[in-house]
Amino acid sequence: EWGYADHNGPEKWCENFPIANGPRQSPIDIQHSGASYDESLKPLNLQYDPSTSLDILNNGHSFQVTFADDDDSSTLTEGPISGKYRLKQFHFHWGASDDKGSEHTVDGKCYPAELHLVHWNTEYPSFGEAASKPDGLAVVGVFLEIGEDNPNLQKLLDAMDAIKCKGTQTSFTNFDPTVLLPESLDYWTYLGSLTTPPLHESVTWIVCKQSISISSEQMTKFRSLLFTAEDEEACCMVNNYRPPQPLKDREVRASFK
Ligand SMILES: Nc1nnc(SCC(=O)Nc2ccc(S(N)(=O)=O)cc2)s1
Ligand SMILES: [Zn+2]
Repeated sequence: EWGYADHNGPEKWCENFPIANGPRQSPIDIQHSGASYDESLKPLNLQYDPSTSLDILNNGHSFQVTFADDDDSSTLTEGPISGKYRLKQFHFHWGASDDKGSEHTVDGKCYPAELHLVHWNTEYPSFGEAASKPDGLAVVGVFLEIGEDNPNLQKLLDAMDAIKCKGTQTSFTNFDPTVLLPESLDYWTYLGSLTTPPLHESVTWIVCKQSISISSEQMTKFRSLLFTAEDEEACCMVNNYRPPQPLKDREVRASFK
């Protein structure tokens, strides 16, 4: 089973998922100078209904909060996309220390963590159907930077004791992911992929320029989660990030000057 260790990590994924070396893989290094301002890009329109949050789960790769997606209660519209995309889940990637952990980098700079809000195109009947289509998914990425304690993360942190091991989950209701967004929704956008297997090239990436804060103590709580199940030798859930992939024949557009 794929993971982030030497024997099953990002350098090995191409053995079972040859698309790993495809033309539109993610993440990438976003170079300020390489991005072109596109005045036709609209502001992001994120409308989330907290009553759609269902539970929080340790899936052995990250922890994720899953949302009810059987109606248009929590959606992403506008921005670089056409049509309407429904929020399915959000999750994070982070490092073993504060000097790494994000998947996207900006002019080579790594952040200690990165939030991904995963949405699927309602043109398709389900997430599973959309996940393999070139315009099937839209993921909003938000960088986390070490700073003040972020009170908006506290509900997530308090739930972590209940999802320490792979395969554990607990109810997580009435959570509004809007509180995790930065004040400015300026963004970069490019066509890419899932950053974990199956690495489908189905993602319109929308990466926010502005980060949100997390304290070192709060980061330590993320690092207390385990990749492993209760009956396995404990392995801390850290460094669950894929490094930047070749840009190849792609452009990165900026919604801001
Ligand atoms: N038919 C299918 N159902 N589910 C899948 S893959 C499940 C899934 O949500 N994968 C996923 C992997 C990576 C990302 S990420 N890190 O946001 O690019 C988001 C989502 S394919
Ligand atoms: Zn992710």
